[in-house]
Amino acid sequence: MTQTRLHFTTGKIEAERIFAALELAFEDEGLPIAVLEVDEDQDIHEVSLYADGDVDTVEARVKDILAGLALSKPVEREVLPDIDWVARSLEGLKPVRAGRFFVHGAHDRRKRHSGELAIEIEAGLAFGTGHHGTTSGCLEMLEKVVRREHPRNALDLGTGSAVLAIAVAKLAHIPVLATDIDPVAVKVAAANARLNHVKALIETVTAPGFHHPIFGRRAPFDLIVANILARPLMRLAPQMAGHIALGGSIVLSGILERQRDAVISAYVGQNFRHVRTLYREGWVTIHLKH
Ligand SMILES: C[S@@+](CC[C@H](N)C(=O)[O-])C[C@H]1O[C@@H](n2cnc3c(N)ncnc32)[C@H](O)[C@@H]1O
Repeated sequence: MTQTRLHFTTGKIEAERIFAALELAFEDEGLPIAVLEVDEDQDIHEVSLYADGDVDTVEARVKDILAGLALSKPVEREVLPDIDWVARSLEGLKPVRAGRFFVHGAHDRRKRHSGELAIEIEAGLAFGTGHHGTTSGCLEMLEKVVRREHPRNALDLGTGSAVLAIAVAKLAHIPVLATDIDPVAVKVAAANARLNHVKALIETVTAPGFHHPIFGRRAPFDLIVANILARPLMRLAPQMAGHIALGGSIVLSGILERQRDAVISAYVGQNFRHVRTLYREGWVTIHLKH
């Protein structure tokens, strides 16, 4: 079923009060609610509630709750793409070829052609078997970028199964920081790094965006890849600029074709230059340079 994200920004203290009130009000329906720190210095926090079914009624209830807390504010809507991430991760029955990469499950180890770089994935509950157009687009783009630019350190933000971090580690033999907001994905990522014999190169961390002390130690990165959705990518543009090395590259995906120009504009506004776009199954993968 299509999900709609109802969201608005507020300060930290208000966000905590609103979160508690929403959790109580929507306890029976079990609607997911999240608070994300957008900008610590300016005290901007984003509250999101994920609704399906009768979104108008849910929105009216959210507005009533805000009014009850004397915190009336405009509530925005984002209709999320209709993707079943988990079902996608479990459909990894057939191997996938993207550029030089051969992404496969344990049962297809022997199908690798000579010259291909094999990535074995046990996706479990993490996204990233290579079957989705965003992942295969990133794999193809990463191959081109690594071959031309020889990065010395990389970040895979939103690593899921770690498929992209493993691809970079195998191709470039460089340290890769692999992060995800979801602790389950981070466990799967670490297991896949071990399975592919690149554990020494890949460090896994649970972190939303760039909120973790490790970034202070590991940045700036020569290469950042982030396959998350368009909206969070646009919000992260200033922080991407703050963590990329001069002349470094970023590869972005999780972006629908119609969202491409808005994402590019957000990054051009942060002194990035658009290099190329790959189109795969209605999704785009974008390469930008700083
Ligand atoms: C579409 S999956 C991509 C997985 C893998 N990198 C690939 O390309 O197949 C997006 C991943 O990003 C994570 N994610 C979403 N928003 C994030 C954020 N703000 N910070 C870190 N990870 C995030 C999700 O938990 C999910 O595992």
